[in-house]
Amino acid sequence: MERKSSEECHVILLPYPGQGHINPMTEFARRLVSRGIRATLVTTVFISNSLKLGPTIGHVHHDVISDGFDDSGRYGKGRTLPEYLEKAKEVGSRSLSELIEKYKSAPFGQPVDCVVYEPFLPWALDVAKEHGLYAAPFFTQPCAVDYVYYNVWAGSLGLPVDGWPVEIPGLPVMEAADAPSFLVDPVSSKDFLGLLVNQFSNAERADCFLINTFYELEKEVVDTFSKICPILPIGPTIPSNYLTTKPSMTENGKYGLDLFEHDESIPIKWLSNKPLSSVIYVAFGSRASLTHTQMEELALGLKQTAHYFLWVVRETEQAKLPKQFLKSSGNDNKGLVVKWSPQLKILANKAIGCFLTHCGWNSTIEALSLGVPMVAMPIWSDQPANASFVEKVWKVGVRVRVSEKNGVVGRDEIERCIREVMDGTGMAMKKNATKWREAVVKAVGKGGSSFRNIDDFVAKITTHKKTFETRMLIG
Ligand SMILES: O=c1ccn([C@@H]2O[C@H](COP(=O)(O)OP(=O)(O)O[C@H]3O[C@H](CO)[C@@H](O)[C@H](O)[C@H]3O)[C@@H](O)[C@H]2O)c(=O)[nH]1
Repeated sequence: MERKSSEECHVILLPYPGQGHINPMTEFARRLVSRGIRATLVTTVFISNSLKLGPTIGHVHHDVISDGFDDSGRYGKGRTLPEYLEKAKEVGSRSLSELIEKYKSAPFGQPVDCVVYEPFLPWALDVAKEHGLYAAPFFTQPCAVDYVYYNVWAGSLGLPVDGWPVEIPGLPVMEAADAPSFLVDPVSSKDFLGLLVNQFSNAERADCFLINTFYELEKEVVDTFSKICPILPIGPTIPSNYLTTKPSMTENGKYGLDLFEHDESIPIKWLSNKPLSSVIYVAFGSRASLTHTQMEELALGLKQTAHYFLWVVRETEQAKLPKQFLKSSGNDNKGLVVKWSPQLKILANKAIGCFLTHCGWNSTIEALSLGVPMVAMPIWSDQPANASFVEKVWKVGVRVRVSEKNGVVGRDEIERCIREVMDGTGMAMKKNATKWREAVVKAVGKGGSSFRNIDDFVAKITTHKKTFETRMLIG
């Protein structure tokens, strides 16, 4: 499988240390390996030690850098985002540069030709350029959202906005409820807004922008953004065995790296005797946190539907579950609450009828790829924008409405939305979901738009490597 020729390009990939970032980049690394590229996923010392990672992850090589928080990780106690980013920049730049140097000498394998990096860490681009390397940011949110932040960066969308709705060429007219949340409340979200806008702080030096989306899904905005920046939609980064008509689950159906411990046999076994499309899968990704009241309303809404449900409630959220609910409905034949799940395997299971999701971009594009209709319950960041596309543009789900009275999504509203997808007009959404799955299969399959864009990327880095080597020979 692995080629060891001196002609082989070496790409290192540096994700932001979070679940929603590591998953897509790990799979993208696998796709590069399948094109004959040597790919090295670079994690932080903390993540590498926590997961006990070795020198390889399947056919992908693995190495580490320090972000300055080797013992406590990014979420160490009492640390603000700016504090994390500042230290990560200082220590990470040095550490990444040393890593690139290390690969220049023979015993460590081939010199690095290209750095694919998370644009939340824009300093990685500066390091790559100091070493004369090809460099590409890898965006883990949809093209539409990236383009909105680009407009903020470029000054064409001033903040706070003059008034909603906002019109940006290439995008549907954007009401406040459809916008990334940090734009609606730029003052109190200034740290997060800064993180997202700064993705473009030095992007004019980048050679191309990789985006985990596919052309057919976001045609208009991809066409518009492409006129300004060299973007390449290369997704969705779902392992290919999930995208054949008969998934074979080779490589164990694994996706990315699990930052949360779990026993996947529990939900899989629980699902095994459930009828076709009968279960609601509920999960809010790796970050979102619900209030006690919201948790209670969700629990009661699920119960009211009388459908089966499989609900992921992370360890840190478990204390918010109503005690009575756990006793009466959790963990029996009607409902199962787990701390983490093998999400792609769950979504691929025929028993799943709908996905109640926070609309993190990975969850959204995973549901689209597996043809599962959604109940969208966005919390913050890009999620309201993603939810709006799910409901209004791709028509693969319904979005819950938040009560104006108390800012909570009530149990009856949750029940109404689930019923709409599972029992009511859900057939149309299911059909659309199947249509989008077919579009995904086509885009990532041989000759499809994302497949060609990855080929294009590989051609670009190969040319860069040759030009660089020729320049070095000439002196
Ligand atoms: O029980 C679970 C729950 C999630 N996942 C996986 O974890 C990832 C979660 O990613 P995502 O759905 O994007 O959610 P977050 O973890 O919340 O991701 C953050 O990062 C994303 C990419 O930047 C943003 O779109 C989100 O808004 C932001 O919260 C996905 O690959 C899921 O398959 C599991 O494997 N098991």
